[in-house]
Amino acid sequence: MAIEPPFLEKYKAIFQSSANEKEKSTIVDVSEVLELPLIDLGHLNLGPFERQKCIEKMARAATEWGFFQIVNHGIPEELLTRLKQEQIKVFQQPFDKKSEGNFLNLSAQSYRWGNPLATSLSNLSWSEALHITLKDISKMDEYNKLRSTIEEYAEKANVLAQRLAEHLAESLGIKVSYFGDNCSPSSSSLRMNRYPPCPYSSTMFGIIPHTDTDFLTIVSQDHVGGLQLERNGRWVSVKPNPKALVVNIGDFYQALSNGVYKSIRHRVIANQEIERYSAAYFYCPTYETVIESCSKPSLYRKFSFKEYRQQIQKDVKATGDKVGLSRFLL
Ligand SMILES: O=C(O)CCC(=O)C(=O)O
Ligand SMILES: [Fe+2]
Repeated sequence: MAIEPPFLEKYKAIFQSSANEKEKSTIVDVSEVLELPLIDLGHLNLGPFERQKCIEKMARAATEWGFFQIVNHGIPEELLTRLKQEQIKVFQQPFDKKSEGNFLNLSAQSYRWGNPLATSLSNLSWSEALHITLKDISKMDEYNKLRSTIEEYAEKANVLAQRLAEHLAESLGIKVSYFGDNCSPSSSSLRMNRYPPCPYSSTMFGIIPHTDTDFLTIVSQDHVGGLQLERNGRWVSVKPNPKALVVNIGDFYQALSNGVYKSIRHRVIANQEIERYSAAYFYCPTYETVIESCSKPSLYRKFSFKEYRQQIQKDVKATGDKVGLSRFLL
């Protein structure tokens, strides 16, 4: 049975429309490949001077890039390999099973593919994903190896995300307990992405340009590459480093830091021949948490995660895309 989602059938009208021939070339190939600033978290344990230097480097990357990569992060390589293996196994299941509604006993929206609201190539994502809100994990079959691997990973990713968020907060005067008070392992989510080869075009989005709705995201990716980010008004490709984890600032940290840390638009370009896997851990607060700038005058009015999510849902319905933080500008 076929594992691939029926992209070409479902989005036939979009692919056939001749106007899109022009549009096809608007998703330009980006030739500039950059390495993200590399932060060795091992330096946090080399004494106060090295620790300070490491934290400053992280804060600078969050300010100037909104992105960095980390090594010596405390998540065992063996666990990352196991997560990838389980991820491959789950996506290799027949499409009919994955799209059945209660796949793995998770909610109907957990398995996603393409973009149900796509109207043109520019808002169509050539990928499938399993987006798991971690409070739902207990619904999965207890003896499922995917579940136990995700549980193990989520626990470690939560510790790492909190550590990173707290280090980044040091220079901003945010209370040390802020993240521990407002985020818990079950308020975050894990999105496992699979980007199937895209025979249609060499310049198709795997994920359309977006910012992340969270404080920060930890991404583990393989060697294939395709992640791009906006830097100084241009799109640049990120050189993949399977030995490191990618960290990016999300909308909530941009709001909390009053615009000091940047939630940068990023996207993934599909590959014509090779499939790609990534897993994104979104470090989020509980829905009731109110996010307010840490300094004055505030760029953004305060909002709760719940309110932010509702606004996104409204905007996605109306425009096919989230508007995001600019909705909350003062
Ligand atoms: O696949 C990647 O490298 C990035 C994924 C991503 O941006 C997301 O899931 O929000
Ligand atoms: Fe993202």
